[in-house]
Amino acid sequence: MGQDSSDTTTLLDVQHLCVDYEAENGTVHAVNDVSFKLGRGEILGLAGESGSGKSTLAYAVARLLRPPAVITQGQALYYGLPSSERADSAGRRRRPATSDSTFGGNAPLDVLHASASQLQKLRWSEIAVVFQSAMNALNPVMTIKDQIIDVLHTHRPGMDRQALRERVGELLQLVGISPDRQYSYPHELSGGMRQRAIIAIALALNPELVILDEPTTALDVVVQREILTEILRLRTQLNFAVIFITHDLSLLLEVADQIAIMYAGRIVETGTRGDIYRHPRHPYSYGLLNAFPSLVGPKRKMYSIPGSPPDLRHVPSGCAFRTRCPMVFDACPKYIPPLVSHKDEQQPQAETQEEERSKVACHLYDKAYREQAPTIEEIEQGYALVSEKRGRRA
Ligand SMILES: Nc1ncnc2c1ncn2[C@@H]1O[C@H](COP(=O)(O)OP(=O)(O)OP(=O)(O)O)[C@@H](O)[C@H]1O
Repeated sequence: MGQDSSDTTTLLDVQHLCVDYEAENGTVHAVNDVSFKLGRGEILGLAGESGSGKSTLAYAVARLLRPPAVITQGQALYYGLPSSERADSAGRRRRPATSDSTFGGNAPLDVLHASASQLQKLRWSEIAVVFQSAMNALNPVMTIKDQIIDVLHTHRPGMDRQALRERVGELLQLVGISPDRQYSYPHELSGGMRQRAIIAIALALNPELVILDEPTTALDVVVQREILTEILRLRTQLNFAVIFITHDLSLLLEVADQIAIMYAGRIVETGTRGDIYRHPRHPYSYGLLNAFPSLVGPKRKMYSIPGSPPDLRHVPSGCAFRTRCPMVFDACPKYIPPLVSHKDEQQPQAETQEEERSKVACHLYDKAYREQAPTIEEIEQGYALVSEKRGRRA
């Protein structure tokens, strides 16, 4: 995130994306005016409670949404590289050759308005998605090898048997599955191995962007860590970008370069992981950060966020978080706070790029309402007070 769209390092530039679900009992505004940039090879973590619109946002970008979902606004500019310049599975840049007409060059592709044939070229080859509980979605009657070959065969029909066999071997080695396991059926593999197999399939065509939707949630903590380490290693080796979706912000503090926090379909804060763990600005980010025990970052008292997320058919006016916010004040219902750079009072000389990466959507940071931005201690006190009141009522 955070690069100029003319910058060659930008891979994806999403602007003003809105997605609704036209449900029978009303329109669900699942994604509202979301904008962000993702750099080549960067890991963007999307965090937020269940129902905040994370998956809808990511699937919109991959154009995988089905009715009743409707993309009502926005663009998602994809700046792919010509295939000749992409890294191969050993992480080497290929020699420049003839340029690809769909991706690369100067003109980006607006994924939200791409044709069926452009989308076919885009999926798997450019953008691969590992769905929530994907490891249970492996075909139970096909071996791992055949499932990888299936993807390769569909998208690279020209590959001969020898090339297919070599690529399967390469991919399995890449994700740490021993060659003899390629003949296994999914039920013969552990959860961690199945997840590795899914990652091998996602990487089969050397994509530039991998979307991982809660990739480790179903795994135990030790395996979760192994898979995360693996993803980081692969990213370093192959330089693909990642959109990593999770409700567990503390996980993102370990893997993401950039973090975007979603609430009720909007991004309410973005920042580098260092920025978010050292100083979450939005009271919601603070609550989310302290709702999970974390191995990294400063030790803070844990408070749960009071209440539950709103029904996205009837979101509160103004700031949607105000009904749960311990810092709520009279400006909050007036209008939706825009997502804007906040000036770091401790680092007035902060670089422009850093400033652009760190944004918050909260009236507390609007000089029209408050001279001074709230300190982290004030936000903590706010939560302590709410928690004390709840304790007294119980
Ligand atoms: N097919 C659908 N029809 C109607 N509403 C839907 C549909 N799919 C999702 N929604 C609603 O859209 C909103 C956003 O859902 P989404 O799955 O994107 O959130 P999320 O943050 O990814 O949640 P989770 O972590 O639980 O997957 C939720 O209110 C959800 O109920």
